Amino acid sequence: AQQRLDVVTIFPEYLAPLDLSLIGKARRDGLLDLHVHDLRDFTHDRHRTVDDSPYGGGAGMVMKPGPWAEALEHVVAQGSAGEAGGAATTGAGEPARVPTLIIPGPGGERFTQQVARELADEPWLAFACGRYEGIDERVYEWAGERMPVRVLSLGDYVLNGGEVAVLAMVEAVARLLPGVIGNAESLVEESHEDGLLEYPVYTKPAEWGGRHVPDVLLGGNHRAIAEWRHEQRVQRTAERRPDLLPPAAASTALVDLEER
Ligand SMILES: N#Cc1c(-c2ccc3cc[nH]c3c2)n[nH]c1N
Repeated sequence: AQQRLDVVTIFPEYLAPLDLSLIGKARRDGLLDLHVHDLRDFTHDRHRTVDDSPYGGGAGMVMKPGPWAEALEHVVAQGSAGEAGGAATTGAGEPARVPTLIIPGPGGERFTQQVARELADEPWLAFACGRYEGIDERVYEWAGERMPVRVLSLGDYVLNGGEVAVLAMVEAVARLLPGVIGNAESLVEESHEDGLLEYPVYTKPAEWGGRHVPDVLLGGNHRAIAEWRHEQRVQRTAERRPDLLPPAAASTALVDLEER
């Protein structure tokens, strides 16, 4: 199955890291069909203007609606016709007519592993990278009449634009696609996959700077190793992210910790 991704941005070069490593290999292997579009290609003035001052005053600039509508219409036309790469197909093998549009923003729904799983099931995603003080609100309304739109936030801190968020979201989603991560084993027992943080990992040498690898990991008792690793995950989650634990488990784990 191939997922089509379209990204619209005024900084196409910001998406260059998606040519590297596992995501780059997934693209070369045909698992991912990524198209990056420069928003300025959808302007018509000499200065390729994408922003203007905000109605109502205030600091900064707002992204104009016109270029965004033209860019998104181009994405829909190109993607549904299968131009410049594959037409995304639904699970039923039907060509997808429109993408799900993801608009990163600090005021969005929290992007979590669960959201990443949902997006990994979509045949076609489009990402609109805002800059400045954001995108004219009418673009959200216009797009919402034509395709599913999700406004997503990486977390409660402020970035200068959507590109960094798109890099994170694309990596989190693409790695869930079949064949992208060589060993599917790596996708289990990792943080946020099943509600617990990951266990500590070690490799050679067995002794380093006077610090030793836990004995249980040096033996061959796989049951004891699995139990130790699970206990480490619960303890680490209780210490660092008690909010991830159900209340009862959190207090039990913390009591155990305090008794140590
Ligand atoms: N996602 C996300 C974001 C952003 C963000 C996203 C887009 C724009 C466009 C202008 N400023 C932006 C900030 N800030 N913090 C997050 N978690």
